[in-house]
Amino acid sequence: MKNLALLTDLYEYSMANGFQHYLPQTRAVFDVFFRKVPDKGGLVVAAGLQQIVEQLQDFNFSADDLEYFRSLKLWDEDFLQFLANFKLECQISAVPEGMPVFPREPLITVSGPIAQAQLLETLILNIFNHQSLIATKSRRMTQAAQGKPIMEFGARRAQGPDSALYGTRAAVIGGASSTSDVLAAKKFHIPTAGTMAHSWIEAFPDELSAFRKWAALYPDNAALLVDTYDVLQSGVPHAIQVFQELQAQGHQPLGIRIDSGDIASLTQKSRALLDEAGLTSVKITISNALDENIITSLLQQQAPIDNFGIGEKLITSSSAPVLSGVYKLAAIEQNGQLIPKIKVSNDLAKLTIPGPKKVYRLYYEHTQEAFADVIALADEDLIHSERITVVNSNPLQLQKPVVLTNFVAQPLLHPLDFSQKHPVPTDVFAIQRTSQRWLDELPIETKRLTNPDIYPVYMTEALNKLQKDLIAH
Ligand SMILES: Nc1ncnc2c1ncn2[C@@H]1O[C@H](COP(=O)(O)OP(=O)(O)OP(=O)(O)O)[C@@H](O)[C@H]1O
Ligand SMILES: O=P(O)(O)OC[C@H]1O[C@H](OP(=O)(O)OP(=O)(O)O)[C@H](O)[C@@H]1O
Ligand SMILES: O=C(O)c1cccnc1
Repeated sequence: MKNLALLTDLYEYSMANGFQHYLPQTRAVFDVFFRKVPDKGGLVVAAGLQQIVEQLQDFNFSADDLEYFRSLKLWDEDFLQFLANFKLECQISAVPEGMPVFPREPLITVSGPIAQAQLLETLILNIFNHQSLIATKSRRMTQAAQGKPIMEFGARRAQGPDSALYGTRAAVIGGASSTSDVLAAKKFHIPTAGTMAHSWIEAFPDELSAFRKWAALYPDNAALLVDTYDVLQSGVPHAIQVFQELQAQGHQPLGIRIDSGDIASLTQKSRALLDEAGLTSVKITISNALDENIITSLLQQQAPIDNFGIGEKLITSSSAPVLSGVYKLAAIEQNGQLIPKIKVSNDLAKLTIPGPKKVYRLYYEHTQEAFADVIALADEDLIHSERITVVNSNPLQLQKPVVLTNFVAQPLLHPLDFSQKHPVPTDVFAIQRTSQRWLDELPIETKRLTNPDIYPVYMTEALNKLQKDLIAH
């Protein structure tokens, strides 16, 4: 793993240098949260924590890094010594990967010496924003696919190697089943998947001999690409011929892939041809710039699709290419006490929620149904409360008090124990399954792909009072 301590905006170092001068060892609390869900969706699937943890476990500066810093002539030797001796002293709490999360709630909190905590901003956001974005997109596509597997095919179209590698991991957290990206498959223990490219068919004198050569090499997992010349006139008939030859030799033919044309009509007609030939177990995979809308439409058209191969629109989240997670100061120590801080912007949407906080998911008693999240002050205990008064946490909406009773509150943020080798779960399919369980707990209307209901994210009355008091002063 590369140490990415320098993958940070210059100003973080400039501030850290200043904090070492003026506020050495002063404790501060920062929150990571986002304000808007991509694609006008109802929720984001949190991802990236494993890579964040790995980076923080190895956050240090080499002699070469320090030489480079020295050459910039921006900071003094004391600061370079501080970097040379850097040992993470921050406490970090975070929502687990795969957790469905909502705007404004703290998802990662970093508490520690301000110079250290400030230095982590850019890298934490870079990883969290990227992986959560792709996990969220993958969740949308998985939901649209209604249980049919999604194969991640995006490496060639991802924005560079890291986006392919970690984007694939995030795509699995969001629901993808396999990947064509061998590096991601090896690194994250994801099943590999793949068919063939048009070049294979073009490289041989004709389609039939290209299929036969492939079948001879891979008799038990031959997936033939049938759209190089003509799907119905040539590709599928040739595939049927080769599959019947394979069957005669005792093999079980795998499938075909269609990558162009009217997918609904081509899959229907191909399915009919395969079935007529007795090849009912041959699977149909489709690809070609698929997204959640096309998948929904194809399934509405009753297209008999078994697998979706999805590249560019998943790995780049091209319809919504940014998750704008931010890292904001919530509190800073003065005379041994944490003083809540707020950013009051001209833009009301950018108002921050001050102070050290906790987040709870509230469930109806005796059910596994979640009905709201509540942001509370760190010293408010909702687990043992029977009745709380809350207001909408969105400053752009009416903040009328609401009384909540008969709930069970579960904290969402969990402290990371850096004394362990693996402070967070690393099995991506276990994370995917847990994520699905958490999604199952949410109201169905909040999970619609279009115009979802807004899942309530409240703040406690006490937190709202603190916010108002700080705005007033
Ligand atoms: N029946 C269908 N309903 C909805 N969308 C479809 C249907 N068939 C194909 N599509 C989608 O429409 C888009 C355009 O398909 P089309 O075959 O015209 O693609 P193309 O990119 O021009 O083809 P090619 O890959 O051959 O260049 C693709 O994203 C494809 O997935
Ligand atoms: O469309 P995506 O969702 O990104 O899926 C992956 C695409 O990658 C391959 O295309 P290739 O690079 O061979 O180019 P093509 O557009 O000519 O098919 C494959 O045939 C898919 O079309
Ligand atoms: O294996 C495939 O079919 C594949 C892999 C990457 C991109 N497109 C297709």
